[in-house]
Amino acid sequence: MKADRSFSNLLTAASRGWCERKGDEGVLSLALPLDEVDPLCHLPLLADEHPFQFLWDSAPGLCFAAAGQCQSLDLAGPRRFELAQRFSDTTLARLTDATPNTPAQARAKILLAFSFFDHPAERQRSQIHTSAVQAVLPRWQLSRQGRHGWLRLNGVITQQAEARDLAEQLWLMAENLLDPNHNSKDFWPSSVRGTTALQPWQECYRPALKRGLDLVSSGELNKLVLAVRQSIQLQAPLNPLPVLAKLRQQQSGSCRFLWRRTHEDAFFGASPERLLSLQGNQLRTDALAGTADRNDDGQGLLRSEKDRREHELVVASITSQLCNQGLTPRRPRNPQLARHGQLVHLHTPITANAMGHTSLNLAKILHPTPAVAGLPCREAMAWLRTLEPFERGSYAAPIGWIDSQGDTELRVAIRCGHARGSVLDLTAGAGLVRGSVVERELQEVGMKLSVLADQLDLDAKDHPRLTSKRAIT
Ligand SMILES: C=C(O[C@@H]1C=C(C(=O)O)C=C[C@H]1O)C(=O)O
Repeated sequence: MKADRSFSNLLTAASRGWCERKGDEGVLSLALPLDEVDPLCHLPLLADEHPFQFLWDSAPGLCFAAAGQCQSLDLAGPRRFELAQRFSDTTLARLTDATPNTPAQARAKILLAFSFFDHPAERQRSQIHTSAVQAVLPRWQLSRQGRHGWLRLNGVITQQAEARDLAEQLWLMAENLLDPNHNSKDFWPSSVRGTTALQPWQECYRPALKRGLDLVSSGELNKLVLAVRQSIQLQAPLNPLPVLAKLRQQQSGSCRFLWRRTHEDAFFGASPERLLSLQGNQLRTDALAGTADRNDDGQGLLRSEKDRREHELVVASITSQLCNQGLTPRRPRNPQLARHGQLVHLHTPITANAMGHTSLNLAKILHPTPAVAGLPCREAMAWLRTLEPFERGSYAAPIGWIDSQGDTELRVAIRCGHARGSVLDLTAGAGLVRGSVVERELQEVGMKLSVLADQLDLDAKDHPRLTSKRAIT
């Protein structure tokens, strides 16, 4: 091991942490530099008793993997943002970081996954695990940014010997990760075989789209983002990591994410959309709405009156929500183009001074944006319950983390899939405004479903994109 990693320094830090611990059952947190890692490839080696796994891959920015649970929260209800913020604050306040001078990438983090609605629909309650928020302080954290990497271990300690034990576990894990014989990628299957789509998604989507269009044409709603689900039967339970590795190449500007609750239950995707970033008091959020495929060089999209109007609805709604909280948001006058694989979107970055608001208070204000729900929000949400015959679950909900300084990253979980055993549910939606055309929305949603479906070895007839050949403009 390199000189800057020293076991005796680690032991000294652990015993100092023991002396400085907060409370009888405090959490001790220890970190080691580990430049040689790629958290995406090494995640399988971070094995812990608890099956939980998390990945946040915005490489070439931060790539971060986590495994196991040291502390966690799982609840439903309308106060979920507030309670998750409280959990995060108290958990991080009880944590003694015995190696505190690490860079931001290596800070202890609370990981967060919300569901779209604050309660699952009545019809779904008994069928699948649905919580309105899950928050986790993981046991293991492995991060990389630029050329530098860090490994961190969080553990509850009640006796001095446990502090030493934690230091030993961290050291052994670092050696394990550096062992050249442990290249976890060797064990990844080269392709992911899918079989039949359980039901052609277009059949139930078309009538819902027509109803949605009636609502926006009559002026009852200004915008409605209707989603569809395609369920795919796989030949074997899905390992999401090879899919995420492919997405790293094909969706390089997106943030790839994974929330694996158990071995059988993995939610993952490649999100192009930031719900919020908070660094110190600097807030940034994205308005992303208006879509074309890569046949459009973007100029058609920039000229499209319908897309510009749809986009402006989202920008205006986000900025007015922030103004209502006393913030002063700044935005460029015109949208930019954001390319994500086969798709191009209209994009407006919005910034503000957060004026001391907590990140989850801001998330509560911003979620759901009209880019994934509609306008007016309350009415649109009620129509989504009526017109979408499935539970959105975590689709289009906030996912991300808060670190020990309060810095936060939350993405909108779109371009995603939820694997439960060998069934993979893909979900995608399209925004309807006055002037939308059903066939184009079908095409757009097919493209969005394809972000993940393209990574699977699907039979051609089941491929979401091969349903309509026309380009979307
Ligand atoms: C709803 C989705 O995407 C959202 C809707 C968009 C649109 O309607 O143009 C564009 C980007 C996203 O904000 C999705 O991918 O499922």
